[in-house]
Amino acid sequence: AAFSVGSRAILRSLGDTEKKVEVDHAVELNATNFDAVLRDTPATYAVVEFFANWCPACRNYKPQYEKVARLFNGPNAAHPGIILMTRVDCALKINTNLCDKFSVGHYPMLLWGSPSKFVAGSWEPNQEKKEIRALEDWQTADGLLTWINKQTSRSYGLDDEKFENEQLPSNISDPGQIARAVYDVEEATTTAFDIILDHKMIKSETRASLIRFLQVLVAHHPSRRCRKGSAKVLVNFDDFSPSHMQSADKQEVVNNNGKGGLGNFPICGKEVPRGYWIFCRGSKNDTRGFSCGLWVLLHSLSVRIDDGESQFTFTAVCDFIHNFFVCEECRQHFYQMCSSVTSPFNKTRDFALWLWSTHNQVNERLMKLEASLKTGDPKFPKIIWPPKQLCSSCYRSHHHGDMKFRQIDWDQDEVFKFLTNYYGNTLVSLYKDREFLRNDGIDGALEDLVVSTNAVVVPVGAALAIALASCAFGALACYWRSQQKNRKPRRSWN
Ligand SMILES: Cc1cc2nc3c(=O)[nH]c(=O)nc-3n(C[C@H](O)[C@H](O)[C@H](O)COP(=O)(O)OP(=O)(O)OC[C@H]3O[C@@H](n4cnc5c(N)ncnc54)[C@H](O)[C@@H]3O)c2cc1C
Repeated sequence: AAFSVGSRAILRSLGDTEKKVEVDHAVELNATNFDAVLRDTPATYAVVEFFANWCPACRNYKPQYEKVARLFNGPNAAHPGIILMTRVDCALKINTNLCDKFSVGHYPMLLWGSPSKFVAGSWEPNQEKKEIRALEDWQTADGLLTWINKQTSRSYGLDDEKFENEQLPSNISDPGQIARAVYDVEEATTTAFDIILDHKMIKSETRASLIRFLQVLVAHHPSRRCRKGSAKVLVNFDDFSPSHMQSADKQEVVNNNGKGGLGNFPICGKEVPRGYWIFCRGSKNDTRGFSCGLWVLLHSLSVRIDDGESQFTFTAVCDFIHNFFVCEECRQHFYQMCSSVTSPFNKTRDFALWLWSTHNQVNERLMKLEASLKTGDPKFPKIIWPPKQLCSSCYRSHHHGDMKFRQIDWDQDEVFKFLTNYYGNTLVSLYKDREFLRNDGIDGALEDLVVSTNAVVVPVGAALAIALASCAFGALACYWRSQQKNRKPRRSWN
């Protein structure tokens, strides 16, 4: 079957059947999804194999190609998010033009390049600019991987397994690593909403808090497609969760993952979840992932809001974690810290620093706990953050490694500056280039609205209908309008 990479279909397909039958790991592309999949992938490189289904040599080659593809594609890959391995069947009529554009003259033919170079791209054997190159020595899995290792200066092995011999980059001292985290923020957002639906967590008493958190996402999520998806969910929320319905009926409608339910609105687009983590990937199973992605999401929201939104965002975040984070200890502990705040936040800076300090208190607690229980990730021990390697100016004076968070003489102006840059500009720096390529015209009006105003403006008719149907929505429409009036010029981050 032809799947878009990382789509729910491919995730489920791999998850369900991998153990039972041999599944294809290379992603089959065709003219309808070729550009979209290559544009949206977090991978740094792509391999495209052009083949024909009737070609015996291609059939014989497939197991070799698959041996390499399994290392890089899918949730069980040993090295996910680095190289996207794909194939295009040139024997299908729909792909004729696509194969012509890449001058496919024999089967199989393999091309290599940055995924974005394939989007609306072409290739000719003797072209001067070699942004896309023909692969050499691809005939065996060994040869293909050796060639890939040479291009990437890595030493991947055909026998590599997930979490074995992990060559994880240290993200402690390289601030640029956070740019890859935007994909994890998308993954975490989708995971959070999948959990909410799977656990049937939208109830009359939690509904308003979800709406408030969605509002913040619509305006300030670092990923444009999550802003767009959140806006769609929000605008249609009342259809799924009519406030006048009885709880039992409501559950059926709200949590329905099939047609007609919220499950119809993949909150960050249909390519997400991809099934793996990049910045938040642990060196063993179940150590980082979702909770890391959630923290990064919260920090990235905290530096994007305007001063006037800081108290609203504080409440939205605290209630969201309290109502929807299914780690009992985490949500209780976090809520205690929320409850101990005595005066309202008036500034972005104050809320961003509060979240940073709260996260450090969690780190401090877990440092001891994980050391004694040996439950932490050995490659990512908890630290007081940011370490000096990331932000030396955050420290006013020399400090010893064993000092407690509160004993350190922080320069809070520098910490805020660092957070703003790290979770603001740097987080979206990679993504911005890819977004630039986006030209699908789908939902253009809504997208423009979200991007140009930094908040969704509910179309008048829809807003009226929503406001009439739901008091909560009436209130939020007012909130939006007041935010629109007070809105400052948009920051340059996204
Ligand atoms: C709201 C919340 C509350 C939690 N409470 C608990 C709990 O009570 N008990 C428990 O066992 N687990 C708790 N967790 C999970 C835990 O905090 C970690 O997320 C998890 O152990 C994975 O750790 P990690 O190494 O990926 O780093 P994480 O702590 O998840 O951090 C993710 C990334 O954020 C950056 N970072 C680290 N510290 C800071 C900081 N102070 N400010 C800004 N950025 C920072 C780093 O780049 C780090 O890699 C909580 C998670 C969340 C989202």
